[in-house]
Amino acid sequence: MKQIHVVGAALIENGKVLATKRNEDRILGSLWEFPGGKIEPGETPEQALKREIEEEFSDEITVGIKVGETSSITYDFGTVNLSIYLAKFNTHNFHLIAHSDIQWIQKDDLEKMNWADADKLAVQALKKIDFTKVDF
Ligand SMILES: Nc1nc2c([nH]c(=O)n2[C@H]2C[C@H](O)[C@@H](COP(=O)(O)OP(=O)(O)OP(=O)(O)O)O2)c(=O)[nH]1
Repeated sequence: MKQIHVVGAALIENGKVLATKRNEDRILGSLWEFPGGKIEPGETPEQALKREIEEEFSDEITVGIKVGETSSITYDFGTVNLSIYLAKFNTHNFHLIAHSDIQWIQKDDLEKMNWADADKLAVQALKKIDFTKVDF
């Protein structure tokens, strides 16, 4: 099975985390995710995440620690290996091109979103983090 290595950003701000809804016409369309994308050859996860957020929002971020373990989910198009990192925005342009909706959510509302399967492990790990104390 084709291995797809993906990074996502759990962007923290004002005690909330950003959830983004994938555009309808994309693979796994309409599901909620952490923004990011595939790691290109030669990139570190951090470089990939910064590039993807620049592409998807025209925004610059700082990347922190990894949240929980990498999760692997197999679909007919390949196995998605997803790693989520804490992050924060340095700019706030939010020029959305890949998402139909974004929402800042409190920890208690994390499980209310219709997450892509691979994201559920990170969602559980995020529940153990105090967003108001995240600092990097
Ligand atoms: N970005 C992102 N992708 C996720 C998450 N969870 C999850 O299963 N995926 C899947 C969807 C896609 O199959 C793959 C990432 O592809 P993508 O379409 O977001 O990445 P990309 O911009 O690099 O891809 P492309 O359109 O250039 O081909 O991982 C998530 O939280 N964030």
